[in-house]
Amino acid sequence: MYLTKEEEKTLRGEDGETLRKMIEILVALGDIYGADALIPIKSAQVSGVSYKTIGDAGLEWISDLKGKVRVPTVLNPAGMDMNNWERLGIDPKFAAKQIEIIKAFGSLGIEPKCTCTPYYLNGFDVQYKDHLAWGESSAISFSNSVLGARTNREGGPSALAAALIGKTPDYGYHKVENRTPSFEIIVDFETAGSDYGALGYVAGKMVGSKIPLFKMKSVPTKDEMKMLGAAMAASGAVALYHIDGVTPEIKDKEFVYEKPAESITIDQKDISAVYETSNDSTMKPDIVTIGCPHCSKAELEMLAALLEGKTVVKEFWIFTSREVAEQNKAIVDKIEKSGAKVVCDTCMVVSPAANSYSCMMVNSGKAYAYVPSMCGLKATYGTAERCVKEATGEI
Ligand SMILES: C[C@@](O)(CCOP(=O)(O)O)CC(=O)O
Ligand code: SF4
Repeated sequence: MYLTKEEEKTLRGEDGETLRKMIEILVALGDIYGADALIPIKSAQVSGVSYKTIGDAGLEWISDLKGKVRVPTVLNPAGMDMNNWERLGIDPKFAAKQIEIIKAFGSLGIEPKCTCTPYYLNGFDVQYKDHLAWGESSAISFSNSVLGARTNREGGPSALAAALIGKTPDYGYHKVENRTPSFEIIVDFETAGSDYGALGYVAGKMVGSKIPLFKMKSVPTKDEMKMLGAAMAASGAVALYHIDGVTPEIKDKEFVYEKPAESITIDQKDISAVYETSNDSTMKPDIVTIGCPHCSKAELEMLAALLEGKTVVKEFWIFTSREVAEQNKAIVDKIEKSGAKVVCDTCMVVSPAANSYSCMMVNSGKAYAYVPSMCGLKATYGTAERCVKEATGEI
């Protein structure tokens, strides 16, 4: 891989040990995947933040680094609400470790914004064709597909390396020729709301890491596309998808592609099967959660309306970023009047808070895929309306 004189100097260790280690990671990836150079990135999003997922080894690795990030950088959710961790019963020992992790990132110049929806943050805007180095799979899918930006599926270390160097190797999804759809999916029935999470859950299992091109009857909102992409990245490994007539790249006349060789049709019954778990009497939820990925303002508004005048009878946790919660205090207050809890900086998957429950109802295909393996609870799938009814004891 070609390196500039400046990059070679960094690789020789003349800019310090941390930057040497970081550029070494980028050069190794570039060499493996055939990149010809490093290219500048606009922003980075670093995954591997929760003490639950990275443990002491991760904390030690981050603490050993020195330097400052060269591009705006935010973090994936931590293992707890950083301002109010007692509320969900987090062990103080866990909390102390989590605080250390966020401090270690902070000393590298990373703001303590812990969210899987960085695209909602002010000053963290993403434009069509921007090059990024993001680590959270749902955010990667959203930026590549819905925003038409370009990022590979970075791991925690490679996203952090890109943030500290300000560059990433130019391979994979950074190259337009690797963004061509390779699998057509026809959805010829109306879809809305949590149908997109269920659709993503089903589609992800079929396409693996290919690039699907959807032909859909309905036109999804951005929030619905967020749910679709998050689920496909969890049940499969989809980092980029297109929707005919909807997503920006496929509408771009300069984007040249051929009709995918493989095509499948997803039926309404495939989607209904995902919802069916909620009718199983052995799957009675003792906790309900929403916000995987983190809720947008519109989703908080929808929940506030659904909860109006109601009181929850079981734990109901709603996850969002601190910034979205702080900008929408009145909506958060309305939600919390019901007894539901709006929780920031974390989520049902990366926090240990839900581990003692036995069955969780979610409206997210991604959470549905991950809660059993990452939290050890059973998971059941419902619409947002059904989640509210479950939490308020109406069913
Ligand atoms: C499950 C996930 O959303 C969150 C946990 O990952 P991590 O702790 O940020 O590495 C990661 C992902 O899907 O990229
Ligand atoms: S809410 Fe979902 S998408 Fe966001 S970090 Fe948690 S598991 Fe990942």
